Amino acid sequence: MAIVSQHKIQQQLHELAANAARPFVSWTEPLEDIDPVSFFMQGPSCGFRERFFWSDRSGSTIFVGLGSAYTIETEETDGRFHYVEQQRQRWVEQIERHGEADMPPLLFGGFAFDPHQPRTSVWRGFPAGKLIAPTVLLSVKNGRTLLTVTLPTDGVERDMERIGRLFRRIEELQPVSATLPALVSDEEEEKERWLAAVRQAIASIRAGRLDKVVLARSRRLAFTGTIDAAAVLARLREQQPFAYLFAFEQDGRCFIGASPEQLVQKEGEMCQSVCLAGSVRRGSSPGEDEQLGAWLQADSKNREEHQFVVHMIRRVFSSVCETVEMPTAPQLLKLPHIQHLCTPVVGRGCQEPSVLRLVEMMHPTPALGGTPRERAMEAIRSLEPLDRGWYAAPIGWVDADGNGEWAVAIRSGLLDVDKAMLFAGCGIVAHSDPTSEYEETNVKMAPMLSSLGVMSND
Ligand SMILES: C=C(O[C@H]1C=CC=C(C(=O)O)[C@@H]1O)C(=O)O
Repeated sequence: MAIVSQHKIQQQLHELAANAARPFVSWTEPLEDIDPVSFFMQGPSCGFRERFFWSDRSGSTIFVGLGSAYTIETEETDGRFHYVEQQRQRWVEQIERHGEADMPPLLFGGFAFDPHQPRTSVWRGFPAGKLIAPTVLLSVKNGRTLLTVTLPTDGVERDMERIGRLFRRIEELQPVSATLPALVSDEEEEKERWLAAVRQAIASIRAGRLDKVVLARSRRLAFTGTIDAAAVLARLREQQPFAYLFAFEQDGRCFIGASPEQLVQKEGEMCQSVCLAGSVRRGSSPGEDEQLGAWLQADSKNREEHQFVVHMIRRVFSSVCETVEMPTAPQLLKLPHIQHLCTPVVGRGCQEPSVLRLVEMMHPTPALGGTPRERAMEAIRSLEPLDRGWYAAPIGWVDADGNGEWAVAIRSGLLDVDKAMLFAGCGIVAHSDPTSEYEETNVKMAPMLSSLGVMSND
């Protein structure tokens, strides 16, 4: 049996486009279960220059997009979220939905961490904000798989050839190859320089200029051949089961990661977030692991670091929700390489109509920037020898109703043909120890290193 009725979809789209009253049409059709990473893998060879992958923490909501039917892009600084939200509303008015129309049109994308920071060539193609409505979207939600094709009514024919190629491929999807090229060089940005930046940050905090700042560093790897983003994604999926998996690729450059950190989710009048800050490695035995966890929960430096995030998120939620629920003490979130202090937050009666507005209010939380926010951003600009680009920034999706889910793009890296640049940061407070913070960044890079087939050497 054909997995997807190629002929039917193509015929429907032709007919719909001919009679459409709006500039875009979409057709949604149920699909048999297929491997979403294998689907993602088909993008480049079928001629799609853009592709994305999203899986939530439970793995029950997955979106894979190939190509771009509509792109919202901005280099604005202060007005970028507002601009993107306005364009989202315009997009919704331009599209006619058909087939299983319960699938609202979806935009996926991300934002730069700090649009005021000058962009280097490393992040070419990743502007201050960019959201894509894909030409072909695979969505898995509540155990149901759907395929949506979206096309401009005046250009249906243009995309048909590659859509046809994709349909033929998904009839007999090949499993994702686990082969990765070998590492040829591993260059971390100067350790001494980073440690000096952390010392300076601690001095500023002790002098009372700010309370907390998150400082990040990078590591550049080179390989013997092209890194296959689908293979990396398949390994992340296997190795990081409770993380948000994300990938955003254009013209062969792919920002990819497995983040444990939700920024915000909105579904109707309910919104959720997670305060995540304060970390320690996993133990090498159950006994040591438990001891480390108990130490983390009691450690005043980590509790302080965590508390700044709790205050800020509670303040934002309280300003837009009728009720806010959160536990009084942080819980432990145990991930394969690291454990974190974690406080989940639920808001009800949310007055904001779009998740993008919540993203704007939340970013950057003190888990990624610091506190007070503006002073921390200034400290990052002056102390951190790095172009963060989309690292530590919001990544996620929004639908036609303004609902959506966004993660913070940490535990991530940028793949560029045979090179990878990995990122990790740490919250610095008055009693931080620079060497331990450095070691913590190594632990935070371990998931990406492992997914690239490079063992972490800490
Ligand atoms: C900035 C990162 O982690 C943040 C999230 C959780 C715990 C953190 C910490 O304990 O420092 C960081 O705030 C990163 O992984 O690059």
